[in-house]
Amino acid sequence: MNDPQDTVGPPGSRTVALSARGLSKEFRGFRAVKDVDLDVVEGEVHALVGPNGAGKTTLFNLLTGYLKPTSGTITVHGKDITGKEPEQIAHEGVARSFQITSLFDNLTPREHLELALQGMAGGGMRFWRSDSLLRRHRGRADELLEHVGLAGLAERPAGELAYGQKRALEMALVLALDPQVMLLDEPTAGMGREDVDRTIELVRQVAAGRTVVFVDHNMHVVGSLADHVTVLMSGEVLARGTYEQVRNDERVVAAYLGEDTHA
Ligand SMILES: Nc1ncnc2c1ncn2[C@@H]1O[C@H](COP(=O)(O)OP(=O)(O)OP(=O)(O)O)[C@@H](O)[C@H]1O
Repeated sequence: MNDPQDTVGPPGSRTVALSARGLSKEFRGFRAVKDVDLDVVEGEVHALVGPNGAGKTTLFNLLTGYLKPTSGTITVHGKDITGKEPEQIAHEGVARSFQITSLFDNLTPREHLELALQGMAGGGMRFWRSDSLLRRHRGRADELLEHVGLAGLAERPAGELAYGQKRALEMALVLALDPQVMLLDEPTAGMGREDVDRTIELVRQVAAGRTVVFVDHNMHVVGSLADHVTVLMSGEVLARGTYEQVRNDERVVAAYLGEDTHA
């Protein structure tokens, strides 16, 4: 948990949790991310938005070590993490949501969490299961399931969960890492309105005492959650500010013309 004394600081000051300077990524000569500067303030919810192909996923992968930048630097609480592996970045307190594709259909939500918690406790993820080792984590696993609304489905194979429930399990798996900075990749993608609203509420809850960065195409979600928004276009920062500021920015409106933003 963040100490409010640390996060607030003197009036006017801002503690930056995650920062990028001059960040670029080239794929065989094509610059998907171009000279991006980004400051995510400790304790805030920060949205990365932009039309299809704007570079959001690439930036997300750079920030979490899944891609190495062509140039530029990334810091976490002032510490340079440029070029580090995802596990090392997670060790610095930055973790991203897993994709549904990383869930095991035949394992239950509780087993997923027990394995993740066991991995955190040391020894890494194991491919064999020691029931006694895993049972040590049952209490915390069940708390996390309760937190994301899956308590009643703890023993159901993940393959039988509905889409929104799988996304909730992803969220619980990131929470298991107890990151200071949590990156969520399109947390409401593909959801109906009811699941979207439930997810907004869940992100609000998990954001208490943490810094959250998320990518989402749904402007209702962005407007409901984000303290600050960075708009990307063709790999560059087009605009930044509060949701109200960027949604009224002419360049942003022009960039989104013709896009379905589910507003
Ligand atoms: N591995 C890769 N090799 C070559 N080009 C890539 C690679 N990954 C992404 N790109 C290109 O980089 C650009 C940015 O892609 P990226 O997926 O980061 O955009 P995005 O904003 O996340 O888009 P979307 O909203 O559609 O997910 C696109 O033109 C894409 O085709």
